[in-house]
Amino acid sequence: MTESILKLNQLAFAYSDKQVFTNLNYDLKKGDFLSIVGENGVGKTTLMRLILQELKPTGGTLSFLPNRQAVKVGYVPQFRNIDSEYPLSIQDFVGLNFARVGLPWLNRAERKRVSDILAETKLIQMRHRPLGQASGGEKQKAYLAQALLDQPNLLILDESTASLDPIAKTELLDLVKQINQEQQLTVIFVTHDIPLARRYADDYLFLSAGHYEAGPIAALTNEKVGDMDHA
Ligand SMILES: Nc1ncnc2c1ncn2[C@@H]1O[C@H](COP(=O)(O)OP(=O)(O)OP(=O)(O)O)[C@@H](O)[C@H]1O
Repeated sequence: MTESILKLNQLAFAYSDKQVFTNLNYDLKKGDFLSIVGENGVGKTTLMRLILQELKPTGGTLSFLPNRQAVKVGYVPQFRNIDSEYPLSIQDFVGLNFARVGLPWLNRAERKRVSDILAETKLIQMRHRPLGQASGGEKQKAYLAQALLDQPNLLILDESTASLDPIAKTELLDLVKQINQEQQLTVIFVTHDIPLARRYADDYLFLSAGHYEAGPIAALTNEKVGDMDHA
């Protein structure tokens, strides 16, 4: 049986007097590619912030398995345009996660890791290009590479493909899917894009005001997602 990596048990969260969700249960298995979908404001970002431990549950539990130390979380944010004058090269940007106060230079093993991850994310040819001058898709790949640098076993893509063109979306998700399959990287993909979720995810968690549903992605019917973009 596949091991669990994250369990939500009767999870509830409220911002002061605003209840976002209650009674949320989910068992995320190692190597799963889970898509979290739902209308604006249902609590997807809140759930990610709980997983990132920026927020604490107001009810129930969220547990990492077999223990907290065993689960390393990587995070790829929503696309934000970076100033074209941004001076760091793609390579230096990816290596930023290694930077330490007082010791900004990377050692040999760290340089090797940066170079391996640039190769894995297909950025090696353009590693010296200033990030500010990269395309939207390349910038997102650089965020992906940065998130993968520390070898997470749980990767969160938080609307990371929103506002990319269709080719860049596919390239990014093909890459993530390949790593998911080859290295058993567990992926949580938060998206409003139902066709993309259908194409890449194994399972879904659909949040909706006052309830949630989960299952294999093939069961995510258009009736369930209602007015969401399911063209
Ligand atoms: N810091 C906060 N204080 C109070 N309410 C908040 C705060 N952050 C979010 N909310 C509210 O909590 C609810 C859930 O917000 P959240 O951002 O998690 O939803 P979401 O599903 O990620 O939405 P979207 O798809 O628009 O990103 C919303 O009603 C939002 O207005």
